[in-house]
Amino acid sequence: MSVGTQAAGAPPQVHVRFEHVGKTFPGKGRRGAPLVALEDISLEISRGEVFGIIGYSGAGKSTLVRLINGLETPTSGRVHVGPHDLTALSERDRREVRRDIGMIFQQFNLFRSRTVAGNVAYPLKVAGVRRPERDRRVARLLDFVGLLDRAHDHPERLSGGQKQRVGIARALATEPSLLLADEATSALDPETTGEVLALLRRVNRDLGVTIVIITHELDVIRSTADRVAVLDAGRLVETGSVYDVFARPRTEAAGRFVGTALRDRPSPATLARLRRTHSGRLVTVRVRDQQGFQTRLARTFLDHQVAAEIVFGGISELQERPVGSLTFDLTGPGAAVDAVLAALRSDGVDVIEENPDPEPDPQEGA
Ligand SMILES: Nc1ncnc2c1ncn2[C@@H]1O[C@H](COP(=O)(O)OP(=O)(O)OP(=O)(O)O)[C@@H](O)[C@H]1O
Repeated sequence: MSVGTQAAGAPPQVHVRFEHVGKTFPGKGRRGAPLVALEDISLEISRGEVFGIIGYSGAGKSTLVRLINGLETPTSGRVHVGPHDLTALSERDRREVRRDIGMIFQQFNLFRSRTVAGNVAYPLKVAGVRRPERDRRVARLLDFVGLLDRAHDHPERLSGGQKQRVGIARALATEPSLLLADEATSALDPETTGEVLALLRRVNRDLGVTIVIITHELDVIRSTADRVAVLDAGRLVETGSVYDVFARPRTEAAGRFVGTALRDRPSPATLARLRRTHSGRLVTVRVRDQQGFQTRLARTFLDHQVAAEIVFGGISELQERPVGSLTFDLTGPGAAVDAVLAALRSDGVDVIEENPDPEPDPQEGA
């Protein structure tokens, strides 16, 4: 199978499809009860996109990946990869489909006894590619990941980022059309993470490889993925463009996950401090990707003669669009503040009145 790119303007082709997939591990739950790792997952990943899957530890992310590469079989539902229904294939045919799927891991999983070139050559050897062709492909791959000059080194002499680049070269050796990256940057520092993610973007853009990134790090998704799915306790709680899920999460679970990572809402401890120093009503407004948004906000405050001071928040960029939230201390007659909130809401603005007695934040101090 070879790498397929999508013709410009053509409708997106589905590369991976989950249909009502469930995965239960019998006897692995509390007191020998079945452990439901995934429940009723329906999901489509398009050919040529970078798709992120995020969720807390134990949410079921790795199980989902193992269902894509056929290392696990679902308890219910169907998993399609390209034209193949994995659930209907024999183990032998599943292995064949797996040949078109590359995989990179958090701990790199390189052979310590082989050189960098030997690691990249290994899958080609297994696939029966002969020596001259193998050497040519290894050189091309090492050049692509910027490690041609390290071909004869052993992995222990490389930095973490270089090891992962070898991992990527090895995963691409058999020219897969799909690359699965399971926490591939979780062991790396932020700068090296950036380099590896830039390489993954190049793999996607230049080679047309579909990439599925599994991570608990929102920054990874934010900088790399086109679309994202949020898993929470085995359930798919939200799927959408990275911008929509981050800027306007529709579910409480996705909002919690995005919120803790972006830290764009004041924590209960911060709110308590703000209350000691500000006497008005504290209200958080989500920034909208709209020309003149802040001017309209200011005008609404002014029209109702409510004073608004920004006490928390910030605006950053996501997929070249503004994202963030601003917490205001609103002072004025109670009815005027109510009128401001009603006006904003009727204008479609997301307004959160910060609860005066918030629940303690489980993430606080973590
Ligand atoms: N082979 C297995 N046998 C029994 N239980 C399993 C198995 N694989 C996963 N689980 C359980 O399924 C649930 C989901 O695990 P999974 O590893 O998919 O989550 P995750 O989101 O990838 O978490 P992490 O980020 O910690 O790896 C967990 O409760 C886990 O203990």
